[in-house]
Amino acid sequence: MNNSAISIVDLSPFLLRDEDGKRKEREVINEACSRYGFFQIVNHGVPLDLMSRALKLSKSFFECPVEEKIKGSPLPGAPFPAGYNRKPNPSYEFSEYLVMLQPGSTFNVFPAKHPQLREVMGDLFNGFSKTGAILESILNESLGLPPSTLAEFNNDRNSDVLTALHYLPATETGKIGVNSHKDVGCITFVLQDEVGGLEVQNDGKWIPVTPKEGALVVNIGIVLQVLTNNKYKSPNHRVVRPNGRSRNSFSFFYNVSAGKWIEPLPHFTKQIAEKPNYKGFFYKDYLQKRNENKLKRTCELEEDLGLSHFSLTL
Ligand SMILES: O=C(O)CCC(=O)C(=O)O
Ligand SMILES: [Fe+2]
Repeated sequence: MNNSAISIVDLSPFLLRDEDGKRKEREVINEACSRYGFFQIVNHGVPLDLMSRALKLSKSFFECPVEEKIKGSPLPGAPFPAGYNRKPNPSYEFSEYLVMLQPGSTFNVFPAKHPQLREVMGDLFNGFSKTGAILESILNESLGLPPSTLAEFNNDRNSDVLTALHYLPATETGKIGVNSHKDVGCITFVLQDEVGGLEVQNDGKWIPVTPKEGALVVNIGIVLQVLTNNKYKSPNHRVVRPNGRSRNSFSFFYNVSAGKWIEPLPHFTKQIAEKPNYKGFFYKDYLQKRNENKLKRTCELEEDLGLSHFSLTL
């Protein structure tokens, strides 16, 4: 039973070409994206045994002593911190994570003592990437866009990122794993273990995204919010560290390339006589603004990290 406000969507009608089923699930997706920007998917095509192997392996990696883990730190001079990273502990938020770029990228760093991680994370990356393309085409339809609009807009997969995350149990001084934020890119997938702690903000309240075995969480990124002129929401979400247990998850960012120009599509502005809510911007300029604000942040805040800079309506 799903007793959370966050919908569960069955993707099997899209994989089996069941037209009635597709229509029904598309409506649920449309409502979930317009209202929450979050939903969960089942029968998504990513093999369940791969998902559980990946969670088990990352758990055993993060259980290693820190001296072992830092051997997988990012390569000096790498343009992106692929490899093992940790936030300062204690700080207002704490997690440790292992970042992976496209399988085959020379910047990827994997811990020598966990050689299977390269293969398993590579398979997971490819599985998420396939599901990303399927979901993007479903969203294209549920938004009523001309066929392949989103796929043609977002046609470079080199900026996609997979992250394995580990959160330590809450302490008296810290309970936040990842502070409130909106995700970059188009779509994020989260594979979470059974522990819980992921929350999405809606109407000022924090709603738990209850773990469901075999499901993936889908989260709309800021790029889709801007392209759709706010029709689809990119919500604030956070991870609250659990009491007495650690938590493991994976995030996959179905991203766009840094050089992309992002602005509300005419379908959601001119064609329906609506004013744009954002001025256009290069994606890399948004990322830079977001990083600057992130570095300045020293406490738990719920404000936006970068998008407000390009808003025309705030
Ligand atoms: O660990 C999670 O459940 C989600 C983490 C997250 O929000 C992110 O990586 O952007
Ligand atoms: Fe996130």
